[in-house]
Amino acid sequence: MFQKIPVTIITGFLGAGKTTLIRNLIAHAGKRRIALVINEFGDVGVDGEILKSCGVESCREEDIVELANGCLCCTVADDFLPAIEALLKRAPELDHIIIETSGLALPKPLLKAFDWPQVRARITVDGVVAVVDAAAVADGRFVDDAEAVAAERAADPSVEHDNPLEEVYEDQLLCADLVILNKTDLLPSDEVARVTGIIESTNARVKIIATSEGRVDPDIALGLEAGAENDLASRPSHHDAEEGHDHDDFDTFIVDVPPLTDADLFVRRLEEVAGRHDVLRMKGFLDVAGKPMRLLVQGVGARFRQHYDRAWTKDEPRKGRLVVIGQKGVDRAAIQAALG
Ligand SMILES: Nc1nc2c(ncn2[C@@H]2O[C@H](COP(=O)(O)OP(=O)(O)OP(=O)(O)O)[C@@H](O)[C@H]2O)c(=O)[nH]1
Repeated sequence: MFQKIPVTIITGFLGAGKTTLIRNLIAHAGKRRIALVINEFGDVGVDGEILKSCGVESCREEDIVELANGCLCCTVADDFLPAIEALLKRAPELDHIIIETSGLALPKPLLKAFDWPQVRARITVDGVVAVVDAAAVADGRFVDDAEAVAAERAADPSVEHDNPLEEVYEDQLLCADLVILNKTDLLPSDEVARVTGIIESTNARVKIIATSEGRVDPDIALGLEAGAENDLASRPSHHDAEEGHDHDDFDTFIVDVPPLTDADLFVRRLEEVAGRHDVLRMKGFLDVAGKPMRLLVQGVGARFRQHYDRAWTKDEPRKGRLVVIGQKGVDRAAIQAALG
């Protein structure tokens, strides 16, 4: 019988660990041939680079599609459907497709695309997997300020939240079949239990797996058999009444960073700047003077990690560039002045 190709949609807020999870899944995928569709903000393309460098047999470089422009959920018809159709034509023998959405994307508009006749004949959504940063939830990153909501609601009764992060995060959770509660290494175990309870209070039907570094068995994460495209009604969204959504709540920009003489000192400055300006996400590649390799730097809030990922190639300029994402109004000029 003709088998539909299963698709897994990986959602989750900025920096929750989506790329880390996917790296793990493809590394342990065995004989499955997997294609990846990756969508991220900014044109620095960090996720694509990380995933292409895996070099595992189950995921070939030609089966990785990068959709760099903005937000997948807003460009479903223009970018996403043609990309999926091209992928199916090029590699009809695929066993699985994994889609990594950007951290600000709402999964439901994307899920809806799988209900379109030309797509649903060929593929089925095995499941929507939401990756959650356990430490960010424990810190109250996605919680409304009750007083602020009450004040706003007095002026406008339709107001639901005062925290734009919460809307995105909740939409992602409410659409999920499985939550990967990641970064549990950063919390004591009683905190992990508390965070699990917080997630259940948003979505009581979802299965939750607590882990760190995205370590999850691919047989579980890629074998949910949810047929999610047939089950849109049980996945409520704050944006159900709208056609897509805007990103007015967030600002994204790129900082060009001159060559560095002391990389550790610069990362300490990044931590300080991210904390002071409440930056949500920073990532990119840096040029460290005298080093043949480029430095891959990743920040989630004020927590940073960095490593030299590969040598600069002859045909690429040694240019330090960082994508910065913050809430609307983040002080771009001050951040640029501090880092540029
Ligand atoms: N401490 C800790 N850090 C983690 C864990 N998982 C991922 N990270 C780090 O968190 C940062 C972000 O991880 P990514 O996998 O790039 O997150 P993402 O969700 O793909 O990020 P965006 O695509 O930018 O939204 C990286 O520096 C990871 O190494 C974890 O379990 N514990």
